[in-house]
Amino acid sequence: MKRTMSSLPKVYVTRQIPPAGLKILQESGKVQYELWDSDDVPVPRKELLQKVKGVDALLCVLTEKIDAELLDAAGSNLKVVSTMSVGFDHLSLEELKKRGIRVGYTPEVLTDAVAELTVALLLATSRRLIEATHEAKTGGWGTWRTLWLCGHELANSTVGIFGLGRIGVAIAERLAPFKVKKFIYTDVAPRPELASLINAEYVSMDELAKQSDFLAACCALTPETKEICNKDLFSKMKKTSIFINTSRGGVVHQQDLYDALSTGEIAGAGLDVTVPEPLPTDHPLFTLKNCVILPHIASASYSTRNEMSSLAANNLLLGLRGQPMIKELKL
Ligand SMILES: O=C(O)[C@H](O)CO
Repeated sequence: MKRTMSSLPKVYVTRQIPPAGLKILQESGKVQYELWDSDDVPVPRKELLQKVKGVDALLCVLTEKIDAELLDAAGSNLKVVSTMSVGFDHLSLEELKKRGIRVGYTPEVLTDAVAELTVALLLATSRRLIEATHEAKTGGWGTWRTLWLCGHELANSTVGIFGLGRIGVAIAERLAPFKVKKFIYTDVAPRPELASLINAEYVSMDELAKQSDFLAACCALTPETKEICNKDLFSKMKKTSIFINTSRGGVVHQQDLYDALSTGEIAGAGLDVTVPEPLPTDHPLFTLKNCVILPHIASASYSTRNEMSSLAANNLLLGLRGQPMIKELKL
């Protein structure tokens, strides 16, 4: 039986996502969708709570909190939530599970982009690139000086990865040609298959802090990792070490990081993620020369964002058809 447009499953898309994903939804002919038609402003919560009423599926991004309130507002038709992100800390998994709602997400397609940006951020921080361009532009560039704008180099260094997954491996693979001496990592348990790809040694959190010249947080934000990068960790790090975070701002205790950076307990930090986002422009972290802050752009390449958008759309369509998604969270 041919279905009329109005009998097709209803989808709400919470953002103007990259065109590849919208094309998939459109051309499927299997759904009718409504879209919050802006990429610059997230859909206001009140509007979102209205728009989700009665929908069969939701395609969201990481700025939308998918919690009990929202799921109640959506009602019992909602069968699928597909997020255009690898991170899922904005989703209340327990509430979704309770309601039997299936969840799609977008791992792997962004691994290369995130790893690439992490390396860029690490180098920008350790070799003080932002300070350097500022000095060059604003008259600070006097004569060539012997110790001016010196930083820390990767050659012969120990790189520590906190939370070894696909992204941590991809970062280490990119850093290895810089003549890193040793990779170490910590996680809830050793991950020998992944570690063997980059010849990384499993160490305790304490050892990770003590040995790392560069420490990259690559873990998911969970109740266990919330603010785990705090004064306890920073106080054990070397004064010369660089801390990098491209995972979630919530894994860092920001006041402790500010204290560690401003007192010289560690040499520098590069952050692609903060709490909140956007970080207010008058936040103390912005006053520090040794802190490089990016506006959550690790996966922001045209090709990756389109792949994420396509994967989110395909996950949603498969979920609605009752088929296995390409990337589905096991709840
Ligand atoms: O979770 C994610 O997907 C990233 O933080 C944004 O791409």
